Amino acid sequence: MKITVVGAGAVGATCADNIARRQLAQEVVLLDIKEGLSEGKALDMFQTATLNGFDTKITGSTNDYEKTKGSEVVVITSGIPRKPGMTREELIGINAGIVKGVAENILKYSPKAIIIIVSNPMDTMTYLAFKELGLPKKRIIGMGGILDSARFKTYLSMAMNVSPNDLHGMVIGGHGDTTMIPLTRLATYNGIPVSRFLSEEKLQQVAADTMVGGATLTKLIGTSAWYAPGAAVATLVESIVRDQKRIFPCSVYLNGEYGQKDICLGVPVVIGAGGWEKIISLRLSEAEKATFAKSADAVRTMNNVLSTM
Ligand SMILES: NC(=O)C1=CN([C@@H]2O[C@H](COP(=O)(O)OP(=O)(O)OC[C@H]3O[C@@H](n4cnc5c(N)ncnc54)[C@H](O)[C@@H]3O)[C@@H](O)[C@H]2O)C=CC1
Ligand SMILES: O=C([O-])CC(=O)C(=O)O
Repeated sequence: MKITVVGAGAVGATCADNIARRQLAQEVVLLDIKEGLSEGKALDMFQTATLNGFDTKITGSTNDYEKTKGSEVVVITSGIPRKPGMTREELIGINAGIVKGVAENILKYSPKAIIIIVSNPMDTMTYLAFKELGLPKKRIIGMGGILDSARFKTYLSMAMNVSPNDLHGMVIGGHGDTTMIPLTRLATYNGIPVSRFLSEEKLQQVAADTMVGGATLTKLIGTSAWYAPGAAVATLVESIVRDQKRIFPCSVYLNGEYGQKDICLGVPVVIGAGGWEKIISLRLSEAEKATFAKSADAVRTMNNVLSTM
């Protein structure tokens, strides 16, 4: 198993590190456009092999796609991150060109790869990759909902003062400050609805904190987050590599599901060796359906920007 991570910045390097520690591949290739960056980070990371107990080889590459040849999974994190006060959507002007160019190069050397898109605005970048590459839809997966759900469970655990590992909950819809939908109604504490433990007001606060989770970190750090994003990508990669058939909300191409067509948006999917294998249809309330439709409208507006570029 060979896995390529494009972009050796904060998210890409953390993702490669998590993949190596979990021994998900024989080789991880880290590629970046910046001279020496990926070689340096790959070597530094490989020097943790005897310390962290893995033997995955980590190779760096300055824009040499030959080294990525035959990758089975490719993660695209290349592009600029937002700064405090910005939205993810404002990154489209620069990141669309980067994602398009990278995805085309990847396809030349790894035509059978499952491609995971991380670069923001993620839902629109996933749509762009799907349209440009012409690959089967199940091999293009946008990562956002896993991270947002992890944040949702963290905020829930802080509000309830319980272990996040006993909490279940999902965030669907777009990966944007105003487009994500934390499904508070369906969240549980080991199967018991969290509404038994938190007031509606507290639950709404948890949902609001989750939605601006990325913006909160960007304000604190000065650039966007990487620990949870890198771990979230590795968890998605693990379900593919180990064919675990786990359910995660991911941005995938919808063709009528959830009442939407010709859009990539976050819905629960089964993740296995084939990529996203099946969309799980949730029984949403009328209010949740309306919020999902609104989220889709906002993402579609961003997608339409692509044709003006
Ligand atoms: N979907 C999600 O849940 C998340 C998405 N993101 C997004 O991921 C992206 C990366 O974030 P960071 O790693 O923090 O940024 P970063 O600036 O630390 O790293 C980005 C890297 O991409 C490289 N790069 C730029 N153009 C390239 C090209 N054409 N080919 C190869 N490499 C290229 C840069 O040299 C840089 O090293 C951003 O767009 C950010 O918004 C970040 C966190 C979560
Ligand atoms: O907030 C950002 O811009 C980066 C990101 O997508 C996240 O951390 O959720």
